[in-house]
Order: sequence, then C-alpha cells, then structure tokens
Amino acid sequence: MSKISVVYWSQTGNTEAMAEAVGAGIAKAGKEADVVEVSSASMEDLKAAKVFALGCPAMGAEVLEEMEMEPFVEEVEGFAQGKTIALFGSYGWGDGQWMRDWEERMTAAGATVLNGEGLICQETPDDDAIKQCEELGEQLAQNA
Ligand SMILES: Cc1cc2nc3c(=O)[nH]c(=O)nc-3n(C[C@H](O)[C@H](O)[C@H](O)COP(=O)(O)O)c2cc1C
Repeated sequence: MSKISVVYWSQTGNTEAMAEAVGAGIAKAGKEADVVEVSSASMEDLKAAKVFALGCPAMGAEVLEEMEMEPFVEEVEGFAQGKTIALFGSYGWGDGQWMRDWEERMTAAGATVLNGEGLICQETPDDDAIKQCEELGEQLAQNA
C-alpha cells in the first residue's frame, strides 16, 4: 500500500502540529501516512499519488513561505491536474487571504482542493483544530 504524503513547512511548530494530526487521521482511516518537511519531501512520490496534503502557514504578507514552500508548490502546479489535495496551515493576524490564494492556484492547476477550501487555524491548533485536522486526514484517506 502506498503511503499518503503530508508535506509541510513550519517555523514555530503550529503547522507541523496540524500536519501530524492530518497524519493521525490518515492512520485512523486505515492508511499509512508519510508526514515530511518540505525540505525532505519527494516530488516523485507526489507525482505518483492520487491524493496528498500540503501545509504552510501565512508568511511574508499573506503568501507561502518563499524559500522552500513557494518553489515546491510551483513545481506541484505542473502536475496537479486530476489530483485531490488537502491544504492546511496556521496563520496569525490575517484573514486567511494566503489560503484563499493557494486554493485558487491549485484549482487553476486542475487539482481538486479537498472540501473546496483549505483548513486554517489561528496560531497554535487547539483541541478542536486538531480534531478538524484529523478529520481532514480521514477524508483524504477515503479519497485515496
Ligand atoms: C515572517 C512572518 C510573516 C508572517 N506573515 C503573516 C501574514 O501575512 N498573515 C498572517 O495571518 N500571519 C502571518 N504570520 C504569522 C504566522 O502565520 C503564524 O504565527 C503561524 O502560526 C506560524 O505557523 P508555524 O508555527 O507553522 O510556523 C507571519 C509570521 C512570520 C514569522
């Protein structure tokens, strides 16, 4: 059984906690999760996959982290057609514009964004946000 990749970037651990919870949800649904930082993610695994999850907090001014995540996502856009992608990330003071832009990009690339929108949470995920992340993982596994 191929693993479901959960690729994330996180500076202070909030999006990382979300990623771990998405991975836990995947496992709960009976599939194997591969939760990896973007710096060690395999593009080949994503190319071969029908579904995967991507996580990144709001950085800069409502953008993805620019050194690692942005170039990674640009590459994903090149083969996203037909894939189902769960998006998630933490934010601070904004209103989620970075995620709306990200959803739009992935949709324009031909992907289906799971639930039609990314899952966002303000700063550190609380119990409710962790539960939502687990549910996202379960849903993703059901689409695999
Ligand atoms: C350099 C920098 C830029 C940020 N830009 C935004 C932003 O544009 N909008 C926003 O809502 N939060 C912004 N934040 C807040 C982070 O998105 C927030 O703290 C988030 O929880 C960090 O997630 P992480 O722990 O996974 O790194 C920024 C934080 C930093 C350090």
